[in-house]
Amino acid sequence: MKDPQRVEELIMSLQNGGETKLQVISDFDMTLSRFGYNGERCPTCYNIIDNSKIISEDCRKKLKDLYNIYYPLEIDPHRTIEEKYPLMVEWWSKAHTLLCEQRIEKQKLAQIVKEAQAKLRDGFENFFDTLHYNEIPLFIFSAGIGDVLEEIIRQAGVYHPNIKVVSNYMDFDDQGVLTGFKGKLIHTYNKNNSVLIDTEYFKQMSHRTNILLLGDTLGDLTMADGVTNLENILRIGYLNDKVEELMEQFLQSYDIVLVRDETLDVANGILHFSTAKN
Ligand SMILES: Nc1ccn([C@@H]2O[C@H](COP(=O)(O)O)[C@@H](O)[C@H]2O)c(=O)n1
Ligand SMILES: [Mg+2]
Repeated sequence: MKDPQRVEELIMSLQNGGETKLQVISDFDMTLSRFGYNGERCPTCYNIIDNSKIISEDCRKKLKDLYNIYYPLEIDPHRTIEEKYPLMVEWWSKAHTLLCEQRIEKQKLAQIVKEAQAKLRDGFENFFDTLHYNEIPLFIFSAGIGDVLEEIIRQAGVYHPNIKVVSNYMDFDDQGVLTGFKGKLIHTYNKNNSVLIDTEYFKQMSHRTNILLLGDTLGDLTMADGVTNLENILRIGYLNDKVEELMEQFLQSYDIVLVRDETLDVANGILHFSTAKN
């Protein structure tokens, strides 16, 4: 923490407001899901498809090549967000074009998620169940694939009705074959109001003026830009990769920075404290 006293004040404000004033806004890949497990990298929503047998070997290779080119650019500490923005549009657009050539069937998604090594962070049951029990809305704002992330959460048994997802959703034809992606493309650096323009979500949440925000990139910091009547926001950043290089930027922008922490323990602690009845 850059400013522990400020963090303490924010936590006290969240507790004073209680569960009725609180909402949680979270990224998905590498924030709710794990970055690593047993020394191996865990897959993102895209990687689950990239690594699967529902696409050809040639396509798998092309998607992996794209990942190896663009992921280092996504997290490059020496480039500005303005520089990264067009590169991310390029990455997502190229990947979508490749995926749409593969005649991916909707009904196969559940099986490939089941076979993948995607894992939610330790303590996820506690996190999702606490939010559900206290009727605190969880807004998952992801530049991943909505259909895949929903399936991961569903298979983990925690896809409760208090969850709203905004992400890149696949579009299928009458035969259930992938033809494109719905709506405005969401990438790491446009997770803000520009892609939420058609949703009424934050208007409906206008009485929930206290925010707990969870993210793993500097792009996740704008996820709460559309919140109306914001009073207090506590930002927790998961610093998973390029730790030394990104530490200073993370400390300047997130209130709490968790380094290579594969758990939701800190968020859970704050949630329990904020919802404890006085
Ligand atoms: N073709 C792609 C494009 C992006 N990614 C990764 O997905 C992450 C986005 O999901 P969030 O839930 O974190 O918003 C992003 O950080 C990219 O690294 C990918 O794996 N393949
Ligand atoms: Mg992420």
